[in-house]
Amino acid sequence: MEALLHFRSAKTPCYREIPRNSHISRLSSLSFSAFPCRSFYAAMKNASRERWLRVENVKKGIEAVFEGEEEERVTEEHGSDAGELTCVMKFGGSSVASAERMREIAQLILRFPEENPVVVLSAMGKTTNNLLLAGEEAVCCGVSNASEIQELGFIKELHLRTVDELGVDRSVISAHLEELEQLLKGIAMMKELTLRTRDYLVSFGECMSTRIFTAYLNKIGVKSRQYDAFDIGFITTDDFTDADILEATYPAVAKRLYGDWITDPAIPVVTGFLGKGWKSCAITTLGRGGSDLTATTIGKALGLQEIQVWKDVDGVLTCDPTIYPHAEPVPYLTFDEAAELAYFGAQVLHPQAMRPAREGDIPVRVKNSYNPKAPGTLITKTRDMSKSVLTSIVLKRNVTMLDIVSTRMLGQVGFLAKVFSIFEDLGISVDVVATSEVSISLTLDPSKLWSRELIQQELDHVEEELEKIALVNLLQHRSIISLIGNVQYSSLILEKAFRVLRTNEINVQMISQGASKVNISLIVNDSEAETCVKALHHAFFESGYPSELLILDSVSGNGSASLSSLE
Ligand SMILES: Nc1ncnc2c1ncn2[C@@H]1O[C@H](COP(=O)(O)OP(=O)(O)O)[C@@H](O)[C@H]1O
Ligand SMILES: N[C@@H](CC(=O)OP(=O)(O)O)C(=O)O
Repeated sequence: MEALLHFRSAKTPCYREIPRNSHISRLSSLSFSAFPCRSFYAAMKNASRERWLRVENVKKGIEAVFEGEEEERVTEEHGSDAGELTCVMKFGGSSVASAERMREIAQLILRFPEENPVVVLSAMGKTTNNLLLAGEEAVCCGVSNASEIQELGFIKELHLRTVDELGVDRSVISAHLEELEQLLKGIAMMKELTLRTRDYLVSFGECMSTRIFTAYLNKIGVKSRQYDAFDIGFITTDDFTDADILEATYPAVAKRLYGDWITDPAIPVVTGFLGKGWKSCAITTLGRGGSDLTATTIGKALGLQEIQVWKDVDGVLTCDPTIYPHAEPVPYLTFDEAAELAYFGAQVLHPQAMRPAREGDIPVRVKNSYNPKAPGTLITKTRDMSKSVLTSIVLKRNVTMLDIVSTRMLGQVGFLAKVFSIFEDLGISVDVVATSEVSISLTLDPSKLWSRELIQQELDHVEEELEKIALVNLLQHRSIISLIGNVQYSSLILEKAFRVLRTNEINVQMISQGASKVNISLIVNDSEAETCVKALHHAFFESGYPSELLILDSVSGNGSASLSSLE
């Protein structure tokens, strides 16, 4: 078997090998994610004429070689002269909340003429919430009242006003508004709102915002093209309201976006948050805030240089600014830190969004669309952690905690396995765990319970199953406080944290420093959680000195870390 095809990118080394007699259909099934795409597509186009060829883009340190009896060189001038797609720019709901905001982000895109971005948009402002409320109202309002649902009125008013203010034709969204009204009547008639219908319903938000923005860009002379993610290869599981992106998405999305870009370059404007279930072929959504994941998926699929997520804050902050307004931007994060932060409740990023970026090794920049000059947060694979102690404090409220004590003797084999198999059978994920030989304390992922709206029944069921093998104590209304940082300094972090908690008379009910090297989790009562976060933030980030440097000084000064530097 002879290696015939090599794709190599300086940024993401990646080789694919195929035997000499392979056909082009084998090539098209390869993953595109790490490939230099324009060259690759040039290769594909020529190769589909059944010829061997050689493709190079040496200037950028990227090379694709597909050798054979005949050789042809494809260089830059064979492509369009529009340049290559360079980055993803994702704008969340707050960044596209009005005509004025849409104008601002269009200017922001124009400000970087050397960039050819793929734009990903969320629904305008609070549209997703309003669509969900409208759906719930439709279930009980009766068909004849469906057109009068208040939230439907808000949605129509906002979108039509935006279209008018931007001076684009109402026809870009009129069919969607009509279909939305029909859908609400259908829900009213059926008197039920299934998860599948719910996803279809909320999809109107992103479908309309992207159409309006594309029309506006074209109106001001920026050639752009609208895409519905579910039509361009975003293939997901069929878990409505919380679908996962499947691997097939990457080549499909790359093929479609690059194919169009090469034949007729226009800035792609893609709906965030949406996908298509692989079995049902119905519209799915990626979980609330899922447009971040759309952006990183496109970044990986196209092997772009950077993924920018534009928010309404100056980047990822040292804690949630709605809990504590003195939160400060964090300049650098690793993918692991950002993922942990998102998973443990920081609303600023979707919990799954870091995965494609990490896999494709593509930097993610969190920026403020209200304040573009602010440097934001740069998230990369690694960063200099030597001076870093604590990066951010995250609060996850309303968590359920379980204390499970084995009813059998010490050292019983398989106790942990039995406990976890019960959670697996019930499809409930566990967040934080602490174990001893005969007992386990753990917290349950609240989002999994909420999304199924079965909180009490689920919990009763869990308790019932566990009580077959253990004594169970269920404790509700707890909070997880996650200290994201450099766990190499865990003793210092913990000593300082516990000092703060003791001063505030807060009792920690469980602590976990798991396999993750970036997170220490503390469980406290919900009622004490905010006070706790404020006190910890004050101690770690506002004590007058950058605690990180003081630690280093004290460690290097006399060889033993002194806590006085953290006080
Ligand atoms: N650690 C944090 N850093 C920054 N923002 C946070 C953090 N924790 C929670 N947030 C909240 O996340 C919001 C930004 O995320 P989001 O609303 O999803 O933006 P968008 O809708 O523009 O994508 C902020 O307004 C802030 O209230
Ligand atoms: N519109 C969806 C998806 C999304 O990502 O929104 P945002 O970027 O505004 O968080 C939601 O509200 O969940």
